[in-house]
Amino acid sequence: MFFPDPAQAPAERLAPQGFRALFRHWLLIAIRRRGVVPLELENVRHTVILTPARPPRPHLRSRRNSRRVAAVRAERRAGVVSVLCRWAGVACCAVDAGERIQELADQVVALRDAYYRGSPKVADAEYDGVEDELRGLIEANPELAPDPNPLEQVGSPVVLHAPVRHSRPMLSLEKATKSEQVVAFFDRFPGQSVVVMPKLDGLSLAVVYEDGRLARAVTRGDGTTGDDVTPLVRALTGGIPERLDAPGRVEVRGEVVMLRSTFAAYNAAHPDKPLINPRNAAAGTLRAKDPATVAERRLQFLAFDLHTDPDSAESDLDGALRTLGFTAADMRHCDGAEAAQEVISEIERRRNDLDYDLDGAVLRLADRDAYAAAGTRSSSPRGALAFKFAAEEKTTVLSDVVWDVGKTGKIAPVAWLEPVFVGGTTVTRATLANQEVIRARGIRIGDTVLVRRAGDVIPFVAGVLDAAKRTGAETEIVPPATCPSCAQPLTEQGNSRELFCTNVSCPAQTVRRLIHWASRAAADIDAVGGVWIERLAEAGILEHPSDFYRLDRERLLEFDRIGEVSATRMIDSIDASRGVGLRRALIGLAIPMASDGTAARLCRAGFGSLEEVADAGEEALVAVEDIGPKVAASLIEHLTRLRPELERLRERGVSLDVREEDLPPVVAAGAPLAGKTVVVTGAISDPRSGEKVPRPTFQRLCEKAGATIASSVSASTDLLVTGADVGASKLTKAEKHGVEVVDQGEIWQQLIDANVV
Ligand SMILES: NC(=O)c1ccc[n+]([C@@H]2O[C@H](COP(=O)([O-])OP(=O)(O)OC[C@H]3O[C@@H](n4cnc5c(N)ncnc54)[C@H](O)[C@@H]3O)[C@@H](O)[C@H]2O)c1
Ligand SMILES: [Zn+2]
Repeated sequence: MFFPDPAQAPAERLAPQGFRALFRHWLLIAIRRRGVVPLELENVRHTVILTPARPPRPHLRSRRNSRRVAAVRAERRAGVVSVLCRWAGVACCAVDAGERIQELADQVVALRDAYYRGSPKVADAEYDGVEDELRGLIEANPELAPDPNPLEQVGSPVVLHAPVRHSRPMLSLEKATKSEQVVAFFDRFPGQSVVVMPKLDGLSLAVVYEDGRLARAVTRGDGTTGDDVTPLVRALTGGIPERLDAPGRVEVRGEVVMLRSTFAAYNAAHPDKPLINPRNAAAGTLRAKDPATVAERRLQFLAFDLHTDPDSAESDLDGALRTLGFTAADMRHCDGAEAAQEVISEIERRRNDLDYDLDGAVLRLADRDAYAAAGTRSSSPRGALAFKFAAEEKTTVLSDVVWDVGKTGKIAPVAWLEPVFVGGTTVTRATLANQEVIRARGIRIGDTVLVRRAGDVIPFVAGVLDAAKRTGAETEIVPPATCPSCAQPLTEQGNSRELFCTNVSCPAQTVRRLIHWASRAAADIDAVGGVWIERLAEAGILEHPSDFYRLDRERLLEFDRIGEVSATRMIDSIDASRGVGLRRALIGLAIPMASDGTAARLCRAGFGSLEEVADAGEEALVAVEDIGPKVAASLIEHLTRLRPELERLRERGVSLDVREEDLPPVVAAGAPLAGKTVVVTGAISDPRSGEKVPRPTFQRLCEKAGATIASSVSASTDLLVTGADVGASKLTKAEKHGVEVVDQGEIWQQLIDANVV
């Protein structure tokens, strides 16, 4: 390191003007181009990487001397750059490129080793950042490439069971993040068909069959030699058949993943020993000694590569894998970069709806022979490209834990985090579930934690990534003994020792319940926001939902910051919510254990009003689909307690009767779509008025015409109804499954003829 030490450089922030500002702008661009990736250019210290001047030719000077000259020149340049940086208001420090490259290469090796041993020290996104910086520096200074270059190596040589050499190396993938790189990939292979599939975030595995029998299963290891995990793999539940109907040697490669649903179920069943994420869980499982552990974890194998000897399989990869009986990764054929881009975007959009973790999309030549003919580079095949998505997991610092009182009285720990961009948004709060989870994950305030926002909408703290990094300043998270709102002693419930405030007049609970009543899923009183609800509750005007319907303009106008206009808006919005009806009123009353689905099923089961539900008794309630004795008991207990509230709501003109939209659709006579499973896609509009119609509304019309609605096209779909701007993927799927495709216009005509609309 030359000048000055980065830790001492002041991260000053000046706002220079005129020529100096221009120079500063240019300097920041130049710094970025040197392969350094400053995060926030405006207030982060920059590292200027200095390349030593190229040594003069050997016949002119001795080697030793020339190195010294190079070092002196670099140092001088460091001095000049740092003076210029200071003048331009950019805090900087200068580092020698060779030193930095070696430092990064060492980091990559150490991080990989820890990662493949199952105890990652940083989140993937941070690891990728280290790799990216190293790649950039080596590209700018090829003569300084380390030997060996970790970027040209794959994985890590971790063998726990028995080493097995791969017949062909198991490689990594070339990464892309821009659409130009996708275009370049297609340009490289003109006229070739390409498949696009999810890049599954699990663990790669090669499964070898000899004369139709499963011979062995081997992990990737360092790409050349892997770990024999055959006994463990025999215990996997999904995707690896014991026998194949194929002669000779067959090698299938794919990804072992833990499905998100399995992961969630496992963590719910093992609150004392939670898994940190599905990938770690899959990797850890294949490191187990005992096949019984594997069986319990229920992993899934999804195939994406195939080699047969003699080559008897069909040339199309997807078809060949399926014919052999494997579950292949979801592959879509694309005949151009534009179509591929569209599929990539669609995979990214649907990322949260899928049951497995993915960190990107993989493009690959669809034809197996063409893929083989394209060959390989040192660490990746030429016939494939990985398009990376934004990370769903990042690390950040847990700055505090606040215990929040919920609408049912549950006291839940909420993590306050240093802002971090994860899963597409900046996260500052995350859930910590309950004190058992905190204890099991060993989380402390001040820890660097792994924050995950995938599949679920609510970000959560998955755990402490590397407890060895602790400084000793971290503090234990202590659950409160009394309610933070009403100071009443708390009770503990259940195995995970959830804390509850049982005081029914607890002010925090009252406010939460009122806010919940006003929320969109319930009464939808959108003009009265949470802050006002809190103030009105503090003033003693609001306590129960029924109190909303007693408010009048004059009372509201007494408040300082409520004027004529907002008072009117509030009252109108409250008035409009009087038609709330059975389903949404039940949701709004926040009865423990009764979910939104419970409310919907009670309506469809024929209950006409909230009072009918309250009077029903256990037997009638458990007769409803998915309602068990516990939910029934909770409904009976709380609706009995809420009886006077139901009466008040009724008196004030609030409807608690079932609404037409919540009833099962009445199928029209001569229903034209009777017995048909229908998928609707694209933008729908009424041909009579030309107005846009929300898809759920159109789907309900189809239901009235006898259809069963499905969300995705499969072999059991009868009709795909297309609106405007239909994506290619649904059509491709329909074609694959032989599903009839009809334009919305035709269906509208049938709906009109059958008097459904
Ligand atoms: N946190 C850490 O410290 C740390 C350290 C090292 C590596 N990592 C992570 O591990 C990954 C690194 O690299 P890698 O080289 O193992 O993987 P990669 O990102 O280069 O991708 C190659 C792998 O993708 C998998 N894959 C999934 N779906 C596929 C598909 N449809 N077609 C083909 N391959 C598919 C295969 O298993 C293949 O081996 C990165 O995500 C990196 O962030 C993290
Ligand atoms: Zn309380």
